[in-house]
Amino acid sequence: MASLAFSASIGRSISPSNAMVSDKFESRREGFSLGKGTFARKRDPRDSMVPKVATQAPTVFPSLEKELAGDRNHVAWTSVRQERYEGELAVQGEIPLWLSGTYLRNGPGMWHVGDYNFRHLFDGYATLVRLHFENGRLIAAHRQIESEAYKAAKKNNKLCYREFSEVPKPDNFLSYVGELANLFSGASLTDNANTGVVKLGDGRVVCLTETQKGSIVVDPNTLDTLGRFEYSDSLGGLIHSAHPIVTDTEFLTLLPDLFRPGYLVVRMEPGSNERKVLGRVDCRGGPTPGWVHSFPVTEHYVIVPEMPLRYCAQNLLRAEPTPLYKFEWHPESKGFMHVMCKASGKIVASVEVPLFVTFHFINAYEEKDEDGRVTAVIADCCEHNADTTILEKLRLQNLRSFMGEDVLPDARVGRFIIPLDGSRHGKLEAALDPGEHGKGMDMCSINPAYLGKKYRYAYACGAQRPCNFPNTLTKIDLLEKKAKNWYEEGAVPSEPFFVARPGSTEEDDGVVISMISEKNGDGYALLLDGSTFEEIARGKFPYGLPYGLHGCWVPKK
Ligand SMILES: CC(=O)/C=C/C=C(C)/C=C/C1=C(C)CCCC1(C)C
Ligand SMILES: CC(/C=C/C=O)=C\C=C\C=O
Ligand SMILES: [Fe+2]
Repeated sequence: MASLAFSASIGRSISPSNAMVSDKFESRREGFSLGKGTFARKRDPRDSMVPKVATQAPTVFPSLEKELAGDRNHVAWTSVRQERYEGELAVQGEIPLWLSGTYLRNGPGMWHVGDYNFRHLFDGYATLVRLHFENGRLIAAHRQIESEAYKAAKKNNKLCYREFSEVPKPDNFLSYVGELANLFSGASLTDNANTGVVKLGDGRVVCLTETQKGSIVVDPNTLDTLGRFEYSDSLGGLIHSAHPIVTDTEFLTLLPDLFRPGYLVVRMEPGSNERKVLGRVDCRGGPTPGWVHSFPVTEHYVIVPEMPLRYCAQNLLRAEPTPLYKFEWHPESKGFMHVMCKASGKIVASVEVPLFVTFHFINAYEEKDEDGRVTAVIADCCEHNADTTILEKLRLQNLRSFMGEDVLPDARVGRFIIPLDGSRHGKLEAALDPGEHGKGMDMCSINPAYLGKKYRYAYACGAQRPCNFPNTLTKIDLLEKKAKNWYEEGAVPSEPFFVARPGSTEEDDGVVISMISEKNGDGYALLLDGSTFEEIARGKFPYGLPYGLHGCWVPKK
């Protein structure tokens, strides 16, 4: 009953904000609990965090307490229990007074519609979480993003748009034909912005996924959905990289071209909704472009990865998911790294590299000779040893069935060395012994002041085995080739996010924020010292939250 007791104590101990908190509770069940799902598979009873009645407080049901007792029902993989929450958290330890601003984290937090259960981690409807730090205090909130896909599911009590692995079931053949047309026009694709959240240089905060229509502007204070971010250019296309590079001066992203395999590299200025083309990369392998979830930049170059895990037109059309979902592994097509000059749009290097699988690039930088000439580009990523099975491991069924086996595939800091001397081949090697971080590694961040520059530290989720998912936080020292690891038994930590101390001169002078989903159903926001990697504070949530993906920092003005 730990979480029940805790939510009660939060309610009592924080009286001034409690009234506000109660006002802001709202049932998330309207629409969802009505009627039966039209699908054959029923909701998994383990995923039953859903009250059937409107609640005014974060009620934890007795059945839930029992279900959360075992490993099989980790709160990290269980739908968020209510649509929204806001309240001050009781803090253990001390939040530095300089930490003033808001950390936002987005991720797929609701994995069912009515009785129907989604299958993959990436399918869930977006849950945006807010941690607001001010004067050593911590106010937390979460809220569902009101995408068209989420609103339609709520209204109709069924899946209405194509998600990562889920496809709405057409009622009959004619609607199937219509569905194909909708797929080509993009009308049936989801706008469920469940992957990340970025603060543009002009202050607008945008939640993102891999469909362009899933770019949704939110209010970072209230978590209100303000509306779709409409790109005003006529570049077209339906998809983009889930991770644009966003700084105070620009927004850079890649638009894969599925018809003429390649990528457009595009740039948008703060205050504008118009992307302009910097250049184009033609793929060297085929039949389609490689999946580009993220990409890195250096000071002068945009690095375009061409991964042998490629988009697959047939899989896009299929109603049932394949082992690699919308993608296909083409080892024969090889892997490539392309380097585009940001100023001219010219390709200055295009090299074949060993086969690789990555979601996330960590950073990249230019290596120079003694005359200051750039000789190579170094690009680091969370690399899954060219093994695509990680996609399958992120199925909810697999995440929810951990019984102590060591099933997380190995991963490493994959370091690409891309020579700029016209060589045809680049290298890919581990930047440090992967044993330093338990041979698991993903969900990374760096000090943003080092974006595109030579850097020393990366923060990520690592592994303490046996595990089925990254279960540690790791600080990787790429110079000493060592890692410091944080671990708590049964905890699932989300991406460690580095916030630099204002005025800092050391790369690791700051804090690392993560949110922890605990084995017993509880959860807390965790602050680690960016340098020692030791805990400095934690703030208990009234109940554990589902796992979330990526975040951003909105400093206090
Ligand atoms: C959450 C995450 O990391 C990735 C999410 C990826 C998504 C939602 C991909 C969606 C897609 C479709 C809905 C159809 C078109 C292809 C593709 C981009 C894979
Ligand atoms: C959570 C994850 C991989 C974990 C494997 O070690 C990948 C998430 C990708 C999308 O953002
Ligand atoms: Fe990602």
